[in-house]
Amino acid sequence: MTAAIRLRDASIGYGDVPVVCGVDLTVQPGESVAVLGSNGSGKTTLARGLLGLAAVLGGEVEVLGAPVGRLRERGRIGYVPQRHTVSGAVPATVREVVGVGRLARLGLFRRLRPADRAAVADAVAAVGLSDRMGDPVASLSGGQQRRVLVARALAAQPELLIMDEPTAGVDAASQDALAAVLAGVSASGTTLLVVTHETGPLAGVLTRAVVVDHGRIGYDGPLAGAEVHSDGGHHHPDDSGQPPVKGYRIDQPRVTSDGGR
Ligand SMILES: Nc1ncnc2c1ncn2[C@@H]1O[C@H](COP(=O)(O)OP(=O)(O)OP(=O)(O)O)[C@@H](O)[C@H]1O
Repeated sequence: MTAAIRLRDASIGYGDVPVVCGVDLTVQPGESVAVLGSNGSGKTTLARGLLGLAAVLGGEVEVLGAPVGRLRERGRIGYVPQRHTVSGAVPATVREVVGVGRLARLGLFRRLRPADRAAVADAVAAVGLSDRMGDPVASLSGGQQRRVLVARALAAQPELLIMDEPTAGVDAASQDALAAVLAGVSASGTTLLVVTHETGPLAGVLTRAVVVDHGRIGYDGPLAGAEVHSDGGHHHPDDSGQPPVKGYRIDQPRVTSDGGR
C-alpha cells in the first residue's frame, strides 16, 4: 500500500533555514491525524512542506506516492490554509470560490458540469452556508469565510485533506457540524491531517496525534495519549520569557516529555 504521507529524515524550512528537522513520519491512506504542538513548533511548516509551499531542505517527503511537487493531479490534495480569509479585492460569491476548489480537481480550462455544481452545493451545505451561496465572500464573517475555505477543499473530494486550524474562530455549533462532515469524509476513505490547538471538537474524528516540539516529533501515537500544557513537559529552557501558550487538554492519561520518543 502506498503511504498517503511519508517523510524520511525530512527537514523543511524557509530559505536555507530548517524549521522542521530530521522528521520520520508515515501516514497510511484513511488515517486521521492531528498535528499538535505549541506556537512556533513547526506544525504549519510541516503541513506546508507537504504541499510544496515550504522547502524540503533534506531527506525525503512523499505525498500520495510522489515526491513533493511531482504529483501531477494537485486536486488529489485538499488544503485549508491557516488564518487565511478570502481576499476582498475580487468580488467573488461563495458559489464561485467553492467552484474554484472543484476546478482544481478538473484541471484548468474545464467548465463545471451539473455533477460538479452538485458537488459544490453539497460542500457548501456541509459547512452550513447554503443560504449564502450567492453572497460575496467578503460580506461574510471571519468564521464563515473559514468555512467557505473548508467547503472549497471539500468540493474537490481530495484523497488527502490537509487543514491548518480549521476550527479556529469558528463557533461551537459550526465546529460540531464540521466534525460531522469530517467524520463522513474520513469514513469514505479520505486521509486527514489536521493542524490544531483544539482537539476537543474533532476528538471523535482524529485518532492519531503527532506532537511537534521544536521542529521534531515528540510524540506519535493515539490521540488519547497526547497532552501538552502551557506548563507541561514539552518545554525547553529557551522557552522562558515567552508568554504561556494556551495548550489543548485531553482528559486522558498524561504523557511525559519523553513519551513516545
Ligand atoms: N515564511 C516564513 N519564513 C521564514 N520563517 C518562517 C516562515 N513561516 C514560519 N517561519 C518560522 O518557522 C517557525 C515555525 O512556524 P510555524 O508556523 O510552522 O509554527 P506553528 O507550529 O504552526 O505555530 P502556530 O501554532 O503559532 O501556528 C517560526 O519560528 C516561524 O518564525
